[in-house]
Amino acid sequence: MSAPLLEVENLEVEYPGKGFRAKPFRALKGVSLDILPGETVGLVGESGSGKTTLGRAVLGLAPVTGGSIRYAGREIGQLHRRERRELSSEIQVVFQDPYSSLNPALTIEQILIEPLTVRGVSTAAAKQRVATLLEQVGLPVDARSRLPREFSGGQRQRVAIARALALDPKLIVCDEPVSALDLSTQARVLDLFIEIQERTGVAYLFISHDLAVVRHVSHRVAVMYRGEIVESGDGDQVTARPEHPYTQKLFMAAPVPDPDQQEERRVARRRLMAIAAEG
Ligand SMILES: Nc1ncnc2c1ncn2[C@@H]1O[C@H](COP(=O)(O)OP(=O)(O)OP(=O)(O)O)[C@@H](O)[C@H]1O
Repeated sequence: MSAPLLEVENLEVEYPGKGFRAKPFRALKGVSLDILPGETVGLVGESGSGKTTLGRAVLGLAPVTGGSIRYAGREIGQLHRRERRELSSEIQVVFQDPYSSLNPALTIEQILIEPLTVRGVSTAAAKQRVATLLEQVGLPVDARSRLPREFSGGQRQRVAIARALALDPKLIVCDEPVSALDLSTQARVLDLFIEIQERTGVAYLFISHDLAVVRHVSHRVAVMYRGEIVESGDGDQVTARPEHPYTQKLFMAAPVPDPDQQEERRVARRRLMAIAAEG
């Protein structure tokens, strides 16, 4: 079987102590998780359980003190500068808050062009790419000349998704990407994530405290509790037989998802595993 896109093994993250919390704080305690190409792994858990820390570690932004993170078979911590640069194109991020994650002084075009020109794409080619990106995320092409404040929360999140897609990433860390949106907008943006994945084959590490959201988009679900993954597997399997008391509590409180949708994601996951097995 070919290697997963991302392999996290026994990962430890420790934040240095400061202020009242003078002792170092172990935010991740031996976390292991892998993601296949084109797969969505949902990461769910209560506030403070370490979800964002894991996402940040994958992006190279957390103080890793042990374990390993391999991307396409290579240890992230051991990459040379040029390889790191390439990696920063392949792993992108969409944050929770579309209000603060977009520079209010830049037009949508400037926001989308920036990651491209920084990597040497000509301005003319980058402008062309902007039109494609806007279309991919369901925004009109004339959005390019407008400022973020002229858009709703859902539309801004579409801009943030377009920015993440600009460099054709293989993996996007989505950190609570719909929790700042109202319910109907959430559903449309979640469907956009799924549609983009079907079109581009991008994989997602999809972080949310909301189990219904995670189950809607994920092929597999991992449950975090106090810095550890306490359960993981097919969303339905984990739901049917939750073993950890925290998971039982979490699932009892969550709404039941659409069974057809769950079946679709299960079939898609089996397809991904078959492709990975063929190598
Ligand atoms: N920079 C930091 N310095 C010290 N402690 C931190 C830092 N960032 C996070 N923590 C602590 O690490 C733990 C995990 O935080 P993290 O943000 O990863 O959790 P989370 O599950 O994403 O929570 P939320 O859903 O509220 O964002 C928390 O106890 C948090 O206080």
